[in-house]
Amino acid sequence: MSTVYDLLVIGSGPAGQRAAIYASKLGKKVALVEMREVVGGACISTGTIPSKTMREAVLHLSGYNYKSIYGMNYRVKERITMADLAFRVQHVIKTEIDVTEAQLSRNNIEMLTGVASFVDPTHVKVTNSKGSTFYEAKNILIATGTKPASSPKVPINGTSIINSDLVLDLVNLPKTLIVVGGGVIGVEYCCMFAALGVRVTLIERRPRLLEFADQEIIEALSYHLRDSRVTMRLNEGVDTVEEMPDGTVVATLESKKKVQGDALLYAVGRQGNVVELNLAAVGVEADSRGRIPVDKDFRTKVPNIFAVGDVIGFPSLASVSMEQGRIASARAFGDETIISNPSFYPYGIYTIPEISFIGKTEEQLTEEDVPYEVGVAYYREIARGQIRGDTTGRLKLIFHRTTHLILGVHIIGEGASELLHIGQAVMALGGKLDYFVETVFNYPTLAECYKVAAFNGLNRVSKYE
Ligand SMILES: Cc1cc2nc3c(=O)[nH]c(=O)nc-3n(C[C@H](O)[C@H](O)[C@H](O)COP(=O)(O)OP(=O)(O)OC[C@H]3O[C@@H](n4cnc5c(N)ncnc54)[C@H](O)[C@@H]3O)c2cc1C
Ligand SMILES: NC(=O)c1ccc[n+]([C@@H]2O[C@H](COP(=O)([O-])OP(=O)(O)OC[C@H]3O[C@@H](n4cnc5c(N)ncnc54)[C@H](O)[C@@H]3O)[C@@H](O)[C@H]2O)c1
Repeated sequence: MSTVYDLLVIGSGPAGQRAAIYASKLGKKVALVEMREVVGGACISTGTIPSKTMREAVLHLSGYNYKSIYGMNYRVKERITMADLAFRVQHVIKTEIDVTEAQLSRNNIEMLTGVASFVDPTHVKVTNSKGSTFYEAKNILIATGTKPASSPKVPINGTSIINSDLVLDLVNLPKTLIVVGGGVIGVEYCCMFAALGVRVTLIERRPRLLEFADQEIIEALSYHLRDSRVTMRLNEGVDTVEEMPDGTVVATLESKKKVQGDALLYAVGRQGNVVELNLAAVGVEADSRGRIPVDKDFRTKVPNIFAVGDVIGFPSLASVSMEQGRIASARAFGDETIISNPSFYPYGIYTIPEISFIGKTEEQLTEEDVPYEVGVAYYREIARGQIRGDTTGRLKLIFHRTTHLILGVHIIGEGASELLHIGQAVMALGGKLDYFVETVFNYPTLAECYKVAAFNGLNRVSKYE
């Protein structure tokens, strides 16, 4: 126990990586502890990267984006297997791990492999197959992420009853799939399997899917889900799940109805990875979902211990986790200059079609009595929409009726999560609707939607306002 680190980071996901690299750039001595064999966290191993790669493989192999041009029977591969999907995913995971390892090593971050647990506020024990080693650090940052929530009434078996960590363990593509949970994970996987021709039943306890998104956009998504033969059971909770002797799965709903399928994906939320940390040794307490409370600088109630990323809860995004890591690291070393405005954090939901948004929804603005107007552009009116074969997408600008400041941008359709960043930049720089009217965009591009939506919005506002 000779070295005293300036910062010891627990967890090598996006939050931990950014924190470690930022501290190293400040010239600090940094160690990063990871209990998995590889770096990258849930983000690279089981979450963001595998799910987004699988989606890309599904879109390509199923020919989904070109069916409106070449006909509903168009596909790149006739019989798509789970092995086809896993092939692409494993390649991207491996590359991302290599890139991350190289980046950490370039920044002189010392990698420690094992499970970290607190001894006291400046000492951590790291345990692996060789035994336990003790480390001392002036600051400690918890970035341990989450794992899928489980229930004793839902026996995950890795073959027919799975969670989001186990999707690629499915040996065969099921003919029918039950998805429990209409949150981001449930809806994203629901869309992927539906695009592969699997008959999906989506069960969500709340009356709406993705309640934090704009209602009109979710209505458009629901139309697509029904069009892909998804059966939606809203206002219905799953009580128990059973594997049947014939290998099928039966979910019993709280309303006593039964739903049968070849497989079931249980995606009802996530639980913070805090059990191994021995938080009691430092007097920090997590809540029942394993979330650690922090202040605006991501400091726990112990001044030299910080927590960032999914383990602190909402919004639980890779993008935001990275930013939290960077800010916490800066604060640990007294740097107050880094500021970040959560009002301009975007959402990218990789459903099929994709959804992306920033700022307020119409429902929120109505609730807050803000006088707003909307301008909408439909991809089918834009040349690039026709060329790409996406004639159902739309972009909605929400702006203040009198000041014309942009209050929100909501997009559903091909490329939504990239396209959103134009609106994000304009919003963050205090831009108005007029920017889009006065700016010349490349033609033909989807970006043209901003101009069309701006004209549409202006036409709806009386010139006497
Ligand atoms: C299916 C799925 C799809 C997603 N898609 C998106 C998306 O499209 N866009 C997006 O922005 N976000 C997405 N997310 C969320 C994103 O993956 C998380 O927000 C992000 O991974 C959180 O980063 P993190 O660093 O907080 O934690 P993690 O990535 O979970 O990393 C935590 C690490 O800590 C390690 N660890 C835990 N406890 C200990 C311990 N005691 N000792 C040592 N190591 C420990 C773990 O092994 C893990 O490697 C998705 C998540 C899932 C599950
Ligand atoms: N594109 C992205 O940014 C992306 C993608 C995937 C995941 N994520 C992150 O991962 C996190 C976890 O996602 P999630 O979808 O697992 O959790 P979630 O909490 O967002 O959604 C879970 C849903 O399951 C429902 N539910 C709970 N118990 C139920 C039951 N018994 N029967 C029926 N429905 C039930 C809840 O009402 C809720 O809507 C999210 O917070 C999200 O930020 C982000």
